[in-house]
Amino acid sequence: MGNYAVKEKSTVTKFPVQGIESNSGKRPNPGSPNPEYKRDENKKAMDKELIMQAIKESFVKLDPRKMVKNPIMFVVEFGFFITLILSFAPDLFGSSAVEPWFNITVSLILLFTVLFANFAEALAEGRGKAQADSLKKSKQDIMANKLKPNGKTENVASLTLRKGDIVIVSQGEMIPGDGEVIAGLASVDESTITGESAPVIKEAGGDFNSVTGGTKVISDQIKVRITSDPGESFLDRMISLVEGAERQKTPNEIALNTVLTSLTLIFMIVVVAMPFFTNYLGFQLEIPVLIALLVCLIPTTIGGLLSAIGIAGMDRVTQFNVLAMSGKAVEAAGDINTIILDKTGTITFGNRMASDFITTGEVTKDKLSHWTALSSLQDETPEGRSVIELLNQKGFRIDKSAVNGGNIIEFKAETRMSGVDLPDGRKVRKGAVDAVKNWVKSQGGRIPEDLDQKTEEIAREGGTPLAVAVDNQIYGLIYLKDTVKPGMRERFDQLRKMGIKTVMCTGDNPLTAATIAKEAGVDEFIAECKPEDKIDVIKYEQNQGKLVAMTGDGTNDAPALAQADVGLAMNSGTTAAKEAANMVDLDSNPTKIIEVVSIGKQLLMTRGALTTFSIANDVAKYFAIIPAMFLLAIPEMDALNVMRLDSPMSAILSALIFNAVIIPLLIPLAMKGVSYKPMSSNALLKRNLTIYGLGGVLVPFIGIKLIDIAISLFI
Ligand SMILES: Nc1ncnc2c1ncn2[C@@H]1O[C@H](COP(=O)(O)OP(=O)(O)OP(=O)(O)O)[C@@H](O)[C@H]1O
Ligand SMILES: [K+]
Ligand SMILES: [Mg+2]
Repeated sequence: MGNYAVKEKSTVTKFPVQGIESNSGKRPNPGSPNPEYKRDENKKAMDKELIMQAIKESFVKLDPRKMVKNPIMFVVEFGFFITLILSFAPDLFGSSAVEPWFNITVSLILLFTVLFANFAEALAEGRGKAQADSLKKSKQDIMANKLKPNGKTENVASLTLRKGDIVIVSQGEMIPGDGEVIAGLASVDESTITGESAPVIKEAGGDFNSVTGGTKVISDQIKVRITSDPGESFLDRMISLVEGAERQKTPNEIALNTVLTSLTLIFMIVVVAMPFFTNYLGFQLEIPVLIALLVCLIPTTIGGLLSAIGIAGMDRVTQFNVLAMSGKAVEAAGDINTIILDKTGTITFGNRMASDFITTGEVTKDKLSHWTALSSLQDETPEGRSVIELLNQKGFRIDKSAVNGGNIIEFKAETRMSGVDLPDGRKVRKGAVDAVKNWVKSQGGRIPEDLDQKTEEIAREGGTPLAVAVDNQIYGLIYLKDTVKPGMRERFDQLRKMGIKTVMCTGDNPLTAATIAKEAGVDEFIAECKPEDKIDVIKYEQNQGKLVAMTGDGTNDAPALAQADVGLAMNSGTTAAKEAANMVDLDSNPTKIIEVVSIGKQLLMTRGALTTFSIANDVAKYFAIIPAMFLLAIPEMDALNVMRLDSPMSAILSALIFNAVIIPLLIPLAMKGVSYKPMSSNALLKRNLTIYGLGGVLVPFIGIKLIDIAISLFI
């Protein structure tokens, strides 16, 4: 396994891309305009319902037992209670000079501050709940035909099925649980899960045998071995994921929360200590004013929006038809340094088709065709089938009986060969050229002199050469053609701008790999890579302190998917792969990892940007509130009123009102995420500090001044 850097300039023959359908997700990209008017209508109705529900929830969440989970907002709620009491008993904590209307106003603003924060969280949770409800509907009362030991079937409720049970599912029936097809083949409608109405083929053996409970068989019949116990199915997991029932704060979120809570504690100590100093200096501070000061100082903006940002980030991934098993996985995606991609099917279309047969040495075309046919008659891979198709096209008469009684050698990524052992003892193989060469050499065979040159010609064009051999003789080559998906170069350019390295791992030979790597523009590639080599690549990168993402679908990808910091499994893949990964792409589009990374980055950036904004906001609030506080006690110190606010009372209320309304104003940003352009993290940091740091300082000056002008009209 070598590590080849891709050279910049290349002399690659590019294949024209002819009308091949991309297998990218059929859903619109997040944020892209929705062309369907009717769906927009529905969406509006749903949004209205979501908002009503969220308003209701905001009040439910006022329960102090729930509020404690958010210490910052809990402090605000506590402030609300105190000022509320003071509204009716102004002298409860000693004589007070402020009027009751001021206390009532402060307590109302504080109440709204908490409600706004609750609303943000409830709104973010709402979308997932709506989706969970529709998923739950597809779960109800499925009946299953369970196979009994005596060979008969009995009709049981799907809820009674356990791991290892075997069920028969026929045309028109729902698959009662997650499982693996152990016999038969069927087309399955998975739209309940994937939203994609085109049926998919599920068959026993191989990488397409996993089925999901709640999906529907639309033709034929399959025998399924159940792989999950009640309550632990994919659909169950999906429901609790989108519902947020299992939502746990991520390490990043916990860390930020700790910082914000500590900050709150420090401000509390400062504010509580203040009266002692001022008493000593001979003047008195009012309790509601101190509470107002405290609430303005503590980071309520980010405290109110933090969980909404996290939930919305997860939700964006879900809207994109990717199931993330945890918020941690989404965040990790945002910090990824290296992405491991495979070539076939990810960077190229993957419909590698035989396009030519090339003889080597003295072999005749017919001889090569004969052995090629034998090597592929029982090879059910797309490559194998395309070989037979090409032979048919070329008019070669295939004698199917020649392999009767033979022993099929299935293609394996480990051996990189497939073929048949004939009853007469002869062994027929086709496969990666180096693998076949080694195999032939190990039997004392000779390598034709023109083999390497002919192999190179194919590889230089980006094709995959397969050698065909019988026992100790090589007969020639099969030329498999594949095409790089359009737009790959732009995608890799974007990733490079984000500072992310792409590594293509392929089982193909170094020359083909180099050609495709250059054409697609990946940073590095590893050729002749066996599945277990991928783990080594991941570990190597991780040992250098990098976070690594990879995609995969096969059982042999499972260990690497588990090792990667972000493992994205294809829904079409095996159960093992899906269980090992921390994300599943329901559209089974491996290039989606790139979008997942963008969403993760956006989540981290949004959190950072709003934290910066929230803390920068404080500057303006100091200038409004602190002078006002002293002015209340010592009216002669008018020079303190730098913002030229109308009155001390109005200054305090303006700062508090700004502090409250900024939360709902920022909800759209928290939900949608800050706009994200691919660039280096340094450039990003600078950009965000300018926008959200500087903006965070300036905006409240303007906002508070405007609110003050409005208030001065009333008092
Ligand atoms: N049906 C087949 N019979 C024999 N050899 C095959 C067959 N399919 C592929 N090969 C050979 O085995 C190699 C490895 O195949 P494998 O599918 O593991 O990786 P790959 O598709 O080339 O790379 P990637 O990891 O990018 O998908 C191929 O490059 C090819 O040379
Ligand atoms: K605040
Ligand atoms: Mg492959």
